[in-house]
Amino acid sequence: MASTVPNVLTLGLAPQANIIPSLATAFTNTLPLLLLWYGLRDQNSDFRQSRNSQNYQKNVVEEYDFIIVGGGSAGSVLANRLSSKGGGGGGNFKILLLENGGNPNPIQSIPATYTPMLKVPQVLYDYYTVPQNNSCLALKEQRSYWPRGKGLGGTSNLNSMIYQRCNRHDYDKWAELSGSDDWKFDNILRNFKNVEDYHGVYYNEIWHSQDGQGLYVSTANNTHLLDEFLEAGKEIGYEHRDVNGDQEPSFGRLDFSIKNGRRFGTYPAFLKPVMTRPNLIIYRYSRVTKIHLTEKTKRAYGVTYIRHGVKRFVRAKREIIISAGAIDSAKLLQLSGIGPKEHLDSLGIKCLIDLPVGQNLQDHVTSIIGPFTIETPGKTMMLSRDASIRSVLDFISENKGIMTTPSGSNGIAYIHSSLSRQRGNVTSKSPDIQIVLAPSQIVPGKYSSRGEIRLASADPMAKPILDPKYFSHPDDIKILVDGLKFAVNLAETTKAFRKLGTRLINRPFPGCEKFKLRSDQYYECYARHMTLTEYHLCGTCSMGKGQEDPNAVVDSKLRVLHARGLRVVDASIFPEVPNGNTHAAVLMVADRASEYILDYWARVDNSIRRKRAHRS
Ligand SMILES: Cc1cc2nc3c(=O)[nH]c(=O)nc-3n(C[C@H](O)[C@H](O)[C@H](O)COP(=O)(O)OP(=O)(O)OC[C@H]3O[C@@H](n4cnc5c(N)ncnc54)[C@H](O)[C@@H]3O)c2cc1C
Repeated sequence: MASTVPNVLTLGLAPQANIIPSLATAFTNTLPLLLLWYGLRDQNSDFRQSRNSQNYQKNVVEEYDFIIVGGGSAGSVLANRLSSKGGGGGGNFKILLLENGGNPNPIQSIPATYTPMLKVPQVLYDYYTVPQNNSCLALKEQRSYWPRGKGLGGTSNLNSMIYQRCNRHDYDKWAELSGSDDWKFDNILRNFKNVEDYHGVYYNEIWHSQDGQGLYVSTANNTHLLDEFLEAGKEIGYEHRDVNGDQEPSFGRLDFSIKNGRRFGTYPAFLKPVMTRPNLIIYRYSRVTKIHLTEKTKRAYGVTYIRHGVKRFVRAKREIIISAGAIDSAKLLQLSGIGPKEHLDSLGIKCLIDLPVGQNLQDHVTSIIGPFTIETPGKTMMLSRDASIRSVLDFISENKGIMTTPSGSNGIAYIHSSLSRQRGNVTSKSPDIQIVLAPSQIVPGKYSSRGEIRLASADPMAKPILDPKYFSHPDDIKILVDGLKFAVNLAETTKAFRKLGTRLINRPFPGCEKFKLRSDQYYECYARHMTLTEYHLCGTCSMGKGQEDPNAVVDSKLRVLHARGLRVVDASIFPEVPNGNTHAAVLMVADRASEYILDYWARVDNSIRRKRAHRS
């Protein structure tokens, strides 16, 4: 197993007729060509547009109220809110959104292309970590592959669409770490509801919003093994609940950002509906290489970017907001002289503000356990095995079938590890293990290891050095082992699954042969080999209590410390990774941030108006 892309190991491998076994392979092989063709067309049309644009003339320095760097998950929400008529700016703010990629590729809207798209360079940044110690042992060079989405919609075009809000305790902890009650769950539930348009099976108005605006959320429509999963949970004492409401240890159905069988990322949710607003200008294929700050006052006044090979400068009257994601926001700040002084000095970059940018890097690690065999045929679903011409036709004509699922996943559980129980965290902290059915994954929620991002050189085009230091905190491996045991026990000992004859295959993982199968040592060895990222990178520009907090890069309103007119708004500001998937939290953060920004500038503008009125 040399691949870092999760293999689809379903809970069952019952024999079934494979109508056209090579369909998935043929599709995967032609994908790069299709994407290259689409990408070149898109880029070419943008190039021509850039030549004609009135705003884009040589010798003219453009100026905007706000410049947003990165049109990904967070950037899309910000562009929508800041350019809105209903917002504090009344539609009067001029916004420039600079995005390094182009439009999302239509093939990405097919959920079943999730796995093959993870290897297509046209739509992503193909980052790798440095080799890891005592983890990732089964991966090539012990490096973890960390793709990130490129283009309008960012990583929401690439992710596996699982929609999870995570636990209230996670955000209450954010409030504690940032020193601001604004981030308590009860105070941000409104923002979670603002960004979602919920059409899942758990709709109720206390926890969800269904107003036709925001990210469309629906419940997985494939039900393979779902009844058994929920039943097994009940047997061992876990209720079936909406894990996106007031999450408790429980089992539930999985919600996805999928509408009518198609991926619904932040581009259709937040950008496409507002593209025609005259005060929102979007430059695609524009890579920002530097944020400019005045030396004395540290006011951010403009950015340099490169679009179709031409280097340009643009000014910001009010603020620059960096939403380039957990890797690139940290990288851009460091390139601009904001970061650990010693590191910047070593690369010859003048340090303007000495801050722990790039530290506190967090992720969730997962380990897919399996394969399991099942004696009852027809119970499982596996894309690479079951995709057929019929499924393609079903998808095109009726938006249904196997092509509408990214991986076949449909069930989710949150539980406490035994470590969490021993520490008495069962009622006061969020569950620290997430289990996803098919492929069965274990995600330790309260990840404790901390890694870092550093520049490899002062060249803005160079990839940064990424080191998550997986398992450097001893709790993480213990929690993962606990999760693996839980998943195997669930599948092998509950009546609900025993009825189907579910068994873990009786073959040890290469490298772990010396340990007894199902022993703690075996699971530890397995997890150290099959250490897979959940792609939940965050924390590299961490929010904290302000200038006195040695771990903080931004304050509780997401303003870069010691700077003026500069914020970071994306997954990098998370002080701690919450206990589930990160996308919903990123959108919530962006919605909250736009309230801060609009409130602040409404107050400034009102005060100027009052002063003027007073004078005249
Ligand atoms: C493979 C994968 C699967 C995932 N699955 C899930 C899931 O199922 N559920 C879930 O909740 N979360 C999932 N996640 C995580 C989730 O998608 C991310 O946390 C979230 O999208 C991050 O949003 P962001 O705004 O921080 O960054 P992004 O969405 O990555 O946005 C950053 C944007 O900035 C642009 N950019 C970067 N540098 C520059 C620059 N210098 N100049 C201009 N533009 C720039 C990029 O092109 C990109 O568009 C997954 C992530 C991955 C990679």
